[in-house]
Amino acid sequence: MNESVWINESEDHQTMLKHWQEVVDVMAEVCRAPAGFIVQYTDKGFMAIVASSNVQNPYQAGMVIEEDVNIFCRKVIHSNRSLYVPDASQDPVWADNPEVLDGFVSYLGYPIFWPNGKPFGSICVMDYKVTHYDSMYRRLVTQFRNMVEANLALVEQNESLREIAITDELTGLYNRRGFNFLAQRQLKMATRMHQRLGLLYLDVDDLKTINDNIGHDAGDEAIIRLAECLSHCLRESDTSARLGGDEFSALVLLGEDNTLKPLIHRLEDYISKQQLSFGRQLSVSIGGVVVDEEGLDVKNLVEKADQEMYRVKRQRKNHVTH
Ligand SMILES: Nc1nc2c(ncn2[C@@H]2O[C@H](COP(=O)(O)OP(=O)(O)OP(=O)(O)O)[C@@H](O)[C@H]2O)c(=O)[nH]1
Repeated sequence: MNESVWINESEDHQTMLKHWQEVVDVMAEVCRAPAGFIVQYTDKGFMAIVASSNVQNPYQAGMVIEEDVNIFCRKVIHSNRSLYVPDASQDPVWADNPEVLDGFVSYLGYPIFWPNGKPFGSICVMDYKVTHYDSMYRRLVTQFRNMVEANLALVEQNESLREIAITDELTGLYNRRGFNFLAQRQLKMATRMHQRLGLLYLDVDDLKTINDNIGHDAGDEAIIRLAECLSHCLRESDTSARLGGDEFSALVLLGEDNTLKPLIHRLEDYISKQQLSFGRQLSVSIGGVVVDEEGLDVKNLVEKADQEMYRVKRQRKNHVTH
């Protein structure tokens, strides 16, 4: 979970935000408060992620307040502690608080934390009149806070499960499932932006021999090293993956000349310098196809690049044996 991103920016969280809206509306109603909020804090400041929908609430969801503005929630988030101000007019500390200048007098708020303990933001109610909340109100807001934190834990869990589902454990690159999904998305975007792409297919040479003669760990080392070569030679915006076994693919943005040749040469050159710990040199066959207007299906492109790789491999093996 990227803690510097506003949580309402992701489509994935819309159901949870609807639930939070209910929570904030009920909380404001039970506390008979004209305004209730869930606020998120990032390096961009404070955002009212959810604002209670009562008509007396002057602040709307989505509003961002800068870091140095003396709002009540700032105090809660920076001190990591709850705050109850029954009557702000009695404390000069709040004299420049824009909420007080807008007529608010009372505030009750609790900090909300991410599962890793870092501050997420706060949950609060505000009133135009002096309040006398007893312990029941505080318990109620605390329970709502706990519920929001439980939701955040689920969000994190879902995101890490999704990450695991699309990642190859051995190399840390995308797996086939991740590649099919992300490369298809990249293809669509490139068409819209009139960018030219190419797809590479790479296969380690003689991995079976390495496994059989030196051992499975040696084979793993060759696979990991090829993944490192891809990460080194490709741009961050390119999508590379281990499709399975010793087979890799990458969808890459083409240079001005619209060919894959310079990249394939760069990769071959870099790979040929990779000495493996068991005294062998890494050897990889690479095939590539340039994406044309019709070739917008990832599986189809992978198949074509695989055939091209196979042709290259045969040529290399013939070259070695003759
Ligand atoms: N060490 C290791 N081996 C794997 C892994 N996944 C698949 N393999 C092995 O990699 C080998 C791939 O063999 P092939 O692609 O058929 O052939 P090759 O020996 O690489 O020969 P060429 O591709 O013709 O150069 C098989 O023996 C698989 O069992 C893995 O994660 N680790």
